[in-house]
Amino acid sequence: MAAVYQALHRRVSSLICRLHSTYVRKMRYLNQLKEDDSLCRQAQTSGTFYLFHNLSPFLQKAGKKYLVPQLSAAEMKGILEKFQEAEQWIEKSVLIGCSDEHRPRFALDLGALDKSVIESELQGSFTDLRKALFVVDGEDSPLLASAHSLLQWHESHQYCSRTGQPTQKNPAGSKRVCHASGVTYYPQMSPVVIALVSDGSRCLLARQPSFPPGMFTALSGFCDMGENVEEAVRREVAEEVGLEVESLRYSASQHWPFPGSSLMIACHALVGAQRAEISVDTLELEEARWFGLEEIVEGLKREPRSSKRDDGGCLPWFPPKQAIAHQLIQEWVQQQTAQTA
Ligand SMILES: NC(=O)C1=CN([C@@H]2O[C@H](COP(=O)(O)OP(=O)(O)OC[C@H]3O[C@@H](n4cnc5c(N)ncnc54)[C@H](O)[C@@H]3O)[C@@H](O)[C@H]2O)C=CC1
Ligand SMILES: [Mg+2]
Repeated sequence: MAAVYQALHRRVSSLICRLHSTYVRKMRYLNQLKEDDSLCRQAQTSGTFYLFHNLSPFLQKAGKKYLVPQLSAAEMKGILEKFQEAEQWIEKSVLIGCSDEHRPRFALDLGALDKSVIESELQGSFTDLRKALFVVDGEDSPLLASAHSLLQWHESHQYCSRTGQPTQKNPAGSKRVCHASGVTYYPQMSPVVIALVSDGSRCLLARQPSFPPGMFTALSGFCDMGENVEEAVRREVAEEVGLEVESLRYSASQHWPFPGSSLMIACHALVGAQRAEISVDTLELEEARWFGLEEIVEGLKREPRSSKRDDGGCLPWFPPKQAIAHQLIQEWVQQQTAQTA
């Protein structure tokens, strides 16, 4: 028995080791591409490309599914030749990852070219990011989101804020340099806290006037300069609904491409059941209220389309699984269900 266990243990360890080494090798290769410009230029000739047009990703429809095609360098050349454009377009691409076999992946925005020519040539369409993220496969949406954010950052950092001179990107797109001042700019994200507030038996969800009708989500807010996550959660909850957080627990984080590029830091926050009276900041929120377990479970089953009531109003529904708010709500349901079981 011990021998069987040992053999099994050896197999599992060697499998884990192999998995680790693939991952570690991949991360080191990507870092090399960011640091070594000539290696990255070479990689552009063997890599694959995700296309964007004015920050809208290119998708192809296959039956009911939406695919995110990766074009080879040769296919890219073919497309660019249609416009009699030189291959210098490839230089505008940014590195967004690589396959396990070290085939680099780039994203490229062809915003200056006629979109309908590319769409008919490649039989697909450039689709608004908000729609694209929710129709593509699970593993493609984070890739599209980060590619979009990186391309957007480059677009808005064309000039040095000190000298006003143009900045140059490195081939990987991991930085931009102003040669006049020597300043290096790196892509930035804004930290945002998102907190699912609970009083032990209910959770608090809110809506902003700009949300689609019926949609409620957890409270969120940008971190102020110098604030840590705990301080930002306590402040946002106090500002938006007038409650004092007693304790909080980190759950997970997510990159979020709207409105710019945010790092969403998701937490569960507890307030005292005796001090749970909400006073809503109506400048930011249209409504905030407590939801019981049953109402949350029903809301999770609902889709925007099925939320319409006969009187023209809407029943509550919650963000889809791609949003970290969904994960927080699901975790809260699991915790409540375990408590009441
Ligand atoms: N992935 C998810 O599940 C969710 C994501 N979110 C995202 O969280 C973000 C922040 O949520 P809000 O409640 O709107 O934030 P908020 O409560 O901080 O209010 C937004 C206001 O903060 C100010 N602000 C401060 N720093 C800013 C910055 N770096 N960029 C833009 N505005 C800044 C602006 O005046 C803005 O109008 C939203 O952009 C939203 O897309 C929100 C809920 C769920
Ligand atoms: Mg907010």
